[in-house]
Amino acid sequence: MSAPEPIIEVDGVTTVLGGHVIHRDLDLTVYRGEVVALIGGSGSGKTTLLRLLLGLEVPQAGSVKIFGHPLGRCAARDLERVRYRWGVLFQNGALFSALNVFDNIALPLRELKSVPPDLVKPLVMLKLAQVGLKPDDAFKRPAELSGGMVKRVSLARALILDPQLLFLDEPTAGLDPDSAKQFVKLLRRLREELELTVVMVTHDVDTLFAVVDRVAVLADQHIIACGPLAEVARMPHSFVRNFFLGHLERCAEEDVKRFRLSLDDTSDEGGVPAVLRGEAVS
Ligand SMILES: Nc1ncnc2c1ncn2[C@@H]1O[C@H](COP(=O)(O)OP(=O)(O)OP(=O)(O)O)[C@@H](O)[C@H]1O
Repeated sequence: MSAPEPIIEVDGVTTVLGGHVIHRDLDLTVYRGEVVALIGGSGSGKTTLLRLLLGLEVPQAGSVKIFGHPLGRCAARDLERVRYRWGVLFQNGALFSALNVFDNIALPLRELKSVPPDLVKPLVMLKLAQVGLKPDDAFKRPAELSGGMVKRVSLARALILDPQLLFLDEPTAGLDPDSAKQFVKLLRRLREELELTVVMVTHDVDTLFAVVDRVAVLADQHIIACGPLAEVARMPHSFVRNFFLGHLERCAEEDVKRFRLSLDDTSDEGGVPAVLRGEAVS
């Protein structure tokens, strides 16, 4: 078997914001095809780490490489090219309220001018179906959408350029439990179909159980552990103990597998229309 390919390599990073050290000597590697969750207490520096991975912050020391390109040290054109290989789902969706769903999803395509104008419509409608929305939803404004629909539209926009890497900031925050469950099931399916590598910040234990391969714990200014749920959940660190309080029995590998199977057994994501399968994508 060939060695796993690193997609994200964070090496010895120190980040200082407003005179405060947020990260010190932080390392993290994410391999192709993995779903890695970043957990940590409030103010531990998760969002800042996400911003480093997106090239929106520059570390004071250390390096961040995505797809082998060192952010901050590659030419602007190279950085642009790397950026189009990832998609981002922001916590609040970050949809433009003046644009309808169609135009929100089409925005990256139109900005990049990477496809002929007559292909924009079929591609947008394909992504809309992929995230379980109906064709009619394309003409709604963000204000007319439920929280779950906003997440789906934002996900469609994040996927419109067919990225290999997806960043999710609190993907289920603000959703009711049922919508959160349906959204996580959608992520599970898309991750398989599109062979995505995913990094997500989450506080939601059920999301970890449903979809995550490894959990990275950010505490004391660095990643104190990154491993399978069953392993990380048993760490003696106070943040980890509190995070998994009441959930520890569910963390055994067999129980996680059973939980995932039970999700697969239930109907598709909230009765949404059948979606186009992987072979129609790309
Ligand atoms: N631009 C900035 N200037 C100064 N300090 C900042 C800046 N951005 C964030 N911080 C500080 O950095 C620390 C980490 O913030 P960050 O938002 O990354 O934490 P977080 O783990 O995402 O927190 P939460 O879970 O509450 O969203 C906090 O103490 C915050 O106040």
